[in-house]
Amino acid sequence: MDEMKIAVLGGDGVGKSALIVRFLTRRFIGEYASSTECIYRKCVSVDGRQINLELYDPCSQACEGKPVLNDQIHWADGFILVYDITDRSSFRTAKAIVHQIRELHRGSAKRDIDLHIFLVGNKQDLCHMREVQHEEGQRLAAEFHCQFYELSVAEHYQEVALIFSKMVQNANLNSKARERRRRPSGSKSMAKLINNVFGKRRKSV
Ligand SMILES: Nc1nc2c(ncn2[C@@H]2O[C@H](COP(=O)(O)OP(=O)(O)OP(=O)(O)O)[C@@H](O)[C@H]2O)c(=O)[nH]1
Repeated sequence: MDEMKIAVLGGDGVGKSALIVRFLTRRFIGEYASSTECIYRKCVSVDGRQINLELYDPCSQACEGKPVLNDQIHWADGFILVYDITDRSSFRTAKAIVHQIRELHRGSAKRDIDLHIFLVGNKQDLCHMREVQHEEGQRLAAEFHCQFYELSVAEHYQEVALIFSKMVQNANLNSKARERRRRPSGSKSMAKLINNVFGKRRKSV
């Protein structure tokens, strides 16, 4: 795998842009323009392999040519679904999106193992205003077979970086496993070849 496309999705104002910008620049910037959608690119090295990441940050405001969620879902190899722990409606939105992702991928070429979905509860620094309990996030993630993280993009750079590197690592491991499944090992294919040649010859003698 040389490239991976990650869509960062979720309700309005949950911190999608903040998460991406934090990962790319290590900085937390208070306000972000949300009237345009963006694809950011970054090259990362994972287990000695160079991977081109494309990170999709949707525009939440009504903007011209705004792609529908289905298009975003088909485009991406991995999803980071963000909700705001101080906003229950954003949790419901995340749940609806993860449900839609699973539905759209049911029976599609991308099998479950190839689908990477991380659920992220953001704004942990505002836990005095918490509306969504940590356990609720865990339960939702378990229900939809996602990985779960709760963090504050504002305060936790390391956790933000970990999320992206985990996702790329998982994808890398899966693609290696797929390659192994596709390509039989050298000794097996050699044995098959010898068997074909000598086995047939023995029969004809
Ligand atoms: N306290 C706190 N505020 C945060 C955190 N992350 C983001 N924010 C704030 O939440 C607001 C929305 O952040 P954005 O990154 O624009 O969120 P978004 O999901 O991209 O927003 P839209 O594109 O408008 O849907 C901004 O005021 C951010 O400063 C966090 O971890 N803690």
